[in-house]
Amino acid sequence: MRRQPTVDDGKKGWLAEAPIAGGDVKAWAVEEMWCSRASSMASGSGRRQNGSVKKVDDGVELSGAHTPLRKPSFRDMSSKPQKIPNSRMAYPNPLQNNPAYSVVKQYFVNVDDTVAHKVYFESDEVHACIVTCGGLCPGLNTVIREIVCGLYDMYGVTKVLGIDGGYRGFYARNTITFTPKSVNDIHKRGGTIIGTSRGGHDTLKIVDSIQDRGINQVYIIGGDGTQKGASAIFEEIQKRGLKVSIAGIPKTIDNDIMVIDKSFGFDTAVEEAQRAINAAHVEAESVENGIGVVKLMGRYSGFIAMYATLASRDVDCCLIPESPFYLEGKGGLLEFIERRLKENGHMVIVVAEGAGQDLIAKSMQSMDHQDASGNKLLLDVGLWLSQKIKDHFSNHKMSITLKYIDPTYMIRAVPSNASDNVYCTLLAHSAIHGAMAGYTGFIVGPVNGRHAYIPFHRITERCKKVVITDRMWARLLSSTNQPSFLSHEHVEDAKKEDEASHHFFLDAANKNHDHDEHATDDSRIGNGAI
Ligand SMILES: Nc1ncnc2c1ncn2[C@@H]1O[C@H](COP(=O)(O)OP(=O)(O)O)[C@@H](O)[C@H]1O
Ligand SMILES: O=P(O)(O)OC[C@H]1O[C@](O)(COP(=O)(O)O)[C@@H](O)[C@@H]1O
Ligand SMILES: [Mg+2]
Repeated sequence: MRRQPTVDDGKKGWLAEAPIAGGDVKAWAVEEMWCSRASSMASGSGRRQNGSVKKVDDGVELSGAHTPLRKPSFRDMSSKPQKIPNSRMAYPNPLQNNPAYSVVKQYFVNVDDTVAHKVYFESDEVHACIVTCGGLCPGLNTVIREIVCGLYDMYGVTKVLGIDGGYRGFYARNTITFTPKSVNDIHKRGGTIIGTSRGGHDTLKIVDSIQDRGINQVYIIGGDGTQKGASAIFEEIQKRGLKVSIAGIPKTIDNDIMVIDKSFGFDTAVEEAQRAINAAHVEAESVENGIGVVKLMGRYSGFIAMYATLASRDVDCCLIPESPFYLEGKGGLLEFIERRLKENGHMVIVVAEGAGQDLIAKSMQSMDHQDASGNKLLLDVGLWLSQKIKDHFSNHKMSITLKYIDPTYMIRAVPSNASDNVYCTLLAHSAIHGAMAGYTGFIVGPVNGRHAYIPFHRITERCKKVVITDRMWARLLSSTNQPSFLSHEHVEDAKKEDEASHHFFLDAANKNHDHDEHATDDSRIGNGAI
């Protein structure tokens, strides 16, 4: 049996990058070609900016010349894609006849690296379903649309179902039949046309439903919780020996999913947040001692608040969950507000919803409550902070006008912007090509700019956080001139946390590498069944 080319043949990495054309790992470069083609189409330019597609990539060049490499490179992550057991790529790949995948000379892609000749599923036998779980996020409908249209248009698949209302929809709700026509306009709407939910994950019932309905491709769109659920479904599918591909598309408005560069909807959220910050600024600067407080989403990770602050330049102080702060005394927030009002006559504070939860819990002696998925329910930091500021200035007989704006659900409910739409399309296509090729148990996403297939456990083990000892947060501090609030111990802890996160990947990579050393050729990728 011919050994299937492994990622080690071209570059070390996980899964070779998403084989856009479906199938052979040699097709990894084509995803890059398609990325650049899609984005150049979106920008109106006819060709790639960076010249040729490189065969070996450690991801370094994409992290910027002076930025230390924080993210694990492909070299750090030697893990293997899974394939449906005993899979044989037996069927001709319909993409071979698709003009979008013909080789265009200007992209410098070798013909051998383009469309795989065979795929795992025959178009007629595919019965796909799509489910969305967890909180809303701009772009959900775009991903749904592109999965449906991609399956129809690229692979000639005509059986695609929507599962109504999240995981519990598999066993407790109806399904919706999708066609390209029925999803044609949905990307212009916020939310998800198939609904979503928290809780209700019952692995056995879900897999029973998949089996009973004869579904063989499951596209699961959701955040960290959803992907843990997807992983459990995948395990059960393996246990039952079903020939079903489970593909995850990571969703999180908070951008807190590990490993991938950025989650869809995040750009849109940062953009939409500008409207609220602008309003807070207008209100604040129109009155004497005006203070605008804007709450943004970010349960454990303050990415939206950080990027929205950096983008706006009207923000005087940004508070995020990763960076503890305090109110009273020297170097505290209240002292800073007083100083800023004296200097400028107004100020704007952006606060991520997960910031200061320990302070609020202490002052309110609140109980821990959880949502249906087991996520901690947060106390309203915006309301709490606004009241604390009002009380402070009233005690100090200083008159202020404070306006509190909570745009969180308005931001989450908008349709995705143009760049997120293109990104959602790439994610959807990547998922489709992976599933058609017989990969399973993976999520899709760009890692250092290259679209990759990532095993579930890689992204569910940790949550991505703002690194407060890193440059981006330093840039924010220098743009707002806010106090850092941090003690020496805080900084040391943050450094340790960052190191731990970095080592997490290296350790995992070493373990996988040892394992690979002993692996047989057949077990390397997809059981070597080509
Ligand atoms: N550890 C887990 N194992 C299995 N299913 C889970 C797990 N955590 C969450 N889920 C399920 O995933 C879905 C969404 O999870 P949730 O945490 O609400 O949102 P998100 O996926 O956006 O993080 C819910 O249906 C929930 O029951
Ligand atoms: O009110 P809900 O639906 O629980 O949503 C609130 C949560 O949803 C989020 O927007 C996203 O969380 P998930 O990614 O876990 O869905 C959080 O920022 C926020 O805390
Ligand atoms: Mg979550």
